[in-house]
Amino acid sequence: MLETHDLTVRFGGHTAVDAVSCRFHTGELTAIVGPNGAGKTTFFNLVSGQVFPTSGRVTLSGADISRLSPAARTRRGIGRGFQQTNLFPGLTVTENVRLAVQARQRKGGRLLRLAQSDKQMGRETDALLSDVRLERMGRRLAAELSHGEQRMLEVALLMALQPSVYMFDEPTAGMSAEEAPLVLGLIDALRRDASKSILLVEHKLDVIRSLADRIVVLHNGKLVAQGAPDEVMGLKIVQDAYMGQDLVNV
Ligand SMILES: Nc1ncnc2c1ncn2[C@@H]1O[C@H](COP(=O)(O)OP(=O)(O)OP(=O)(O)O)[C@@H](O)[C@H]1O
Repeated sequence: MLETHDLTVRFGGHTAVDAVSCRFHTGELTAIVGPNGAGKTTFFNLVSGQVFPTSGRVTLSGADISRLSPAARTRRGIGRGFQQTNLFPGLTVTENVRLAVQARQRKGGRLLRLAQSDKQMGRETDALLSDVRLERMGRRLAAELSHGEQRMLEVALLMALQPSVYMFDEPTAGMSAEEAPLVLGLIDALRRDASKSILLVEHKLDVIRSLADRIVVLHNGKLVAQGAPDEVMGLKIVQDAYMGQDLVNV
């Protein structure tokens, strides 16, 4: 289980995340919501290691990971999606996925050649490509894919690492109307895996409503509410934050 304990970070005089204590259980998708500037991205950065806390802790299965690098946290099972820097644009789609499969297996060394020689790795790569509907794009360079296809490839790379915690930051941003349901379907499938915990930062209410088992509300860096979607959606602070979106009837 992932937990934060009084997690706090200050930038100069500004407290971006303020004493947030929260548990993220396996088998649950938790949506982190709040108005612009509430601290959602900073909270994600604290969990995945891009930012270190001023005080407080992040623990995974009881172990303090607050001072580990992002790479070390990835090895422990924290998988954060949608950082396009994860892609190798000059390699093919298949090569990208194979490298991720291999990275998990930590064989090291001449990664690509080893990966290509391994039938089992090939099968796993094919399965992942099929999961993200890129099976016909395997020979294309990652750089040649559309924005939405690149994001699907990033999901495949993330899945290849088999994290215990998946973190998605606005996963459908910039996707076409045809592409968005694909990535949401994938997240929904991951959500059904009882051994995984999923954290989702999302502004779109329809996405939150269709995927979230639990909602955590941040406001001015503080955790101001948490609970089941039906309870939390009715709170005034959430109504105010999402003014203009149809909260009552969703
Ligand atoms: N590196 C930084 N240095 C200084 N201030 C920062 C830094 N990172 C974030 N902040 C500030 O912390 C606050 C929280 O920002 P954050 O991006 O986490 O909010 P958010 O909820 O993700 O907002 P949005 O929904 O607009 O993405 C903001 O006031 C922001 O300006």
